[in-house]
Amino acid sequence: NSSDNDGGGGRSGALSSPPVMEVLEKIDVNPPKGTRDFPPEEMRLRNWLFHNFREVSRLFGFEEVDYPVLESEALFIRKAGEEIRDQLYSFEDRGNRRVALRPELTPSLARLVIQKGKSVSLPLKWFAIGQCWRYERMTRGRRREHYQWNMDIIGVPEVTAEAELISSIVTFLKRLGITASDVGFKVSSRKVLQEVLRRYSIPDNLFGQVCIIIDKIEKIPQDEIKRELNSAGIAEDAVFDLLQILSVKSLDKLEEVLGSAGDAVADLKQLFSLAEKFGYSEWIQFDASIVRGLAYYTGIVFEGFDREGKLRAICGGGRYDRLLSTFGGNDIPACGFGFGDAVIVELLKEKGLLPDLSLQVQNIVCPLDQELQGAAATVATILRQKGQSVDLVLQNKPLKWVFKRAARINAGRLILVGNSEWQRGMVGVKILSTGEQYEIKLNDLD
Ligand SMILES: OCc1cccc(Br)n1
Repeated sequence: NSSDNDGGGGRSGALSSPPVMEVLEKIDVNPPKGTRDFPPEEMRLRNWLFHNFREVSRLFGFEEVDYPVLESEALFIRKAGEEIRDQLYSFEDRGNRRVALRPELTPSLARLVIQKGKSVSLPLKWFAIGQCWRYERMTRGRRREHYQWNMDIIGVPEVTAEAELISSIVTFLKRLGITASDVGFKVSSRKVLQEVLRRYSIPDNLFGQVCIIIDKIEKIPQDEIKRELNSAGIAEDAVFDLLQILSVKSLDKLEEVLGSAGDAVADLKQLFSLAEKFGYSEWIQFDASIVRGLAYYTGIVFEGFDREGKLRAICGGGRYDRLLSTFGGNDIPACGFGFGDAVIVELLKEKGLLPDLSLQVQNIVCPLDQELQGAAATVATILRQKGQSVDLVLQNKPLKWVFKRAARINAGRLILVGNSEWQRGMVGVKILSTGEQYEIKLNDLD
């Protein structure tokens, strides 16, 4: 508290109360590797970001939900070779249960939808903001936790659901001052891959694994992709076609290659036409190479990217019509996205769009001497009952200290409780921005 204790009286010497426990050796006061504290300034930014997540969710008529950060490990054990599985933050609890810190929110959503069963009417439009975890060897010094905003529509098989979700993200980004020249969305459909694989009668149960391998196409050399596809049981000619189709850059070309029999082209065409009606066409582009890294997507997939190409994906999502049956439930068509709290802040910094969120307190209330501490408490309470924020000076401090603190907390007004004024039912008011000073009856304070 150096800024508050500036020699103005300071603490009353050494703490008088006896130590309540043995003195430990100095602990590491930093948070665990890969995790963050949120001291006031960072917490104000986080609250501002989450307020915008919630505002957009409200505009779209979504209901907020949440789940335990600790889930059964089984919820996240999928055999498709996903990175999210390799980095699962899992352990055995004292009841010998295999549990995990959730790496994403969608499996919890699926669990709750199954649990609710017929007691909820479809479609469900749920959103959540939850901390998600991964245990990554700190080789790359990356974070082990982040907060994700998720929006999900459950029970709508039509592409209108995906179009609505992308609209919600565009709405959010525009609220923050981000434009289509800053951020775009690459959109594709896993039905593209599915239609190619079906030509080679590759069993559906390999689909998720193939997608996860292909999702690494920008991260590992192509011959490594081919090797992994071959070892997953995909024949050479199928691999060649798969890699070919990923380079297709237009829907017309895609229709040429795939034909118009399947749903992939139709879905994408409908999405692009709806985008026109929502007014966000300039934000989206078809990109056949987008598959996303979660095994359970079955249809449209999309990811937000910064057009300067400096940052990792801003958000991502897609359709997952078959997730519930992997947990023993009856499948319900669903789609959703996850939007992390870290990359977006990097982008806002890049674009000079971080808001000024300095602390604002309307009043600082100070007794002019110790006997008036109670009177000051009364004044603070009256103001608070009127909805005014008050920083009540709680110690016997000189005025120099009070003005310094008032400046630090950006107080609008200084309310001084002095003896002679108090006797007349008055308090002193100083407007700190103008220096204007006056007395006022306590009951007229507002
Ligand atoms: O987006 C993957 C992910 C999952 C959990 C935690 C963090 Br940080 N990142």
